[in-house]
Amino acid sequence: MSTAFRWVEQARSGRARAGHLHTAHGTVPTPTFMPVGTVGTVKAMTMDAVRSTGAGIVLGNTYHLMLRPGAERVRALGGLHRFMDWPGPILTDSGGFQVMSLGPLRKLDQDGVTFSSHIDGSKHRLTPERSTDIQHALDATITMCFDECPALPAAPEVIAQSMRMSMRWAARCREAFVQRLGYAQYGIIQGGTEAELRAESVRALTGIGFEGYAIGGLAVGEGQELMFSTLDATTPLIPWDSPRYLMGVGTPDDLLGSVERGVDMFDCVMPTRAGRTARAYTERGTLNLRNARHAVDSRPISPHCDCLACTRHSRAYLHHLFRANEILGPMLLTWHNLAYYQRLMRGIRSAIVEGSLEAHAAWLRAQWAMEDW
Ligand SMILES: CNc1nc2c(CCNCc3ccccc3)c3nc(N)[nH]c(=O)c3cc2[nH]1
Ligand SMILES: [Zn+2]
Repeated sequence: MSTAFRWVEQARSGRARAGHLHTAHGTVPTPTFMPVGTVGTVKAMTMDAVRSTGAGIVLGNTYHLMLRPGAERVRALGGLHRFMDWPGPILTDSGGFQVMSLGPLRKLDQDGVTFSSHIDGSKHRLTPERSTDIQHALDATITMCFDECPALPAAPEVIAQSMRMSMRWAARCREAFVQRLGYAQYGIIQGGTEAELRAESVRALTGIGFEGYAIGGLAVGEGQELMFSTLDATTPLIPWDSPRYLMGVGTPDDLLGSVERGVDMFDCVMPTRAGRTARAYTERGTLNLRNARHAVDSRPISPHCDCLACTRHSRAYLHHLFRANEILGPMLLTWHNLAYYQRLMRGIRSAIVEGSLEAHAAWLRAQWAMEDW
């Protein structure tokens, strides 16, 4: 049954919301954490493993996929869903952020960005239209606007000029977007940590009209306090029935505080990157499993986890795998970390539905402050 793209509220607790995001590729409960699938794979995970952690939406990336294997090749092979064998919704970032943070030798102008591939040095150009066309070729369920994410700290005038350029680019992206039932395009709110500039950006984007709105320009070193104060100045201005996506965030504590401030969707490389560097997320903070203290610890990483690492193995085994540089180490620990992030989001979502978010948030924060078991 084909379904229009929309977010439907199920419950609320203050500014926090629980609901369902209906898309052409299925319905996802929110708040939701979206595993990052950079080059068409969630690193060290099969898509069945990603599904088993409870993930609903995964991320793809225009920058990486346009360089390799190329958007036209993915289109010819049936699109990113077929290519990755992921039937659920896929959100693709627009590439601007990755060019500015990854690509060597890039030149930004009012029309777009020219850069050299970090893979083979070949020349490429991204514009609002080209980024939108590439995401269409990938058959992304949710397409992101092509924007500029300015480095912080920066003078308000610099932030204002950058945001206004991104707003002009957003209008061009909307023009280039091919509307399809169950598909969406999100505008990206910019404006640094300046409340008035954030408000100007929300007005510009809601004036154009998008199916959802992302809060960009954060998680670039501003710190949690400034990130939260910027959310306080921004999310109340976004239409209540529009989904909100905070880009690149974050730690478990960031996720909880951002849900409390009206955010529904998140992506972050932390759980997957930590999984490859022997860092384990638990209900009581993180563990460095390379540490010698785990060498003879027969307990699971977490007693509350149903993942493969926690039901079948010990901390001592994970310690051994990382010490021996065995591939199974990153596989099992990435699985565990993603399972932890999904369990965290499910618990927060249930608390909103049951009207107990305040107590649940206090309990989570008390747990994170405790020593490891
Ligand atoms: C980590 N902090 C942070 N990340 C930000 C991103 C990228 C979000 N992650 C997307 C991704 C997709 C696939 C593979 C890897 C990453 C942004 N993207 C855009 N377009 N605009 C932003 O302002 C912006 C700000 C960010 N801050
Ligand atoms: Zn586990």
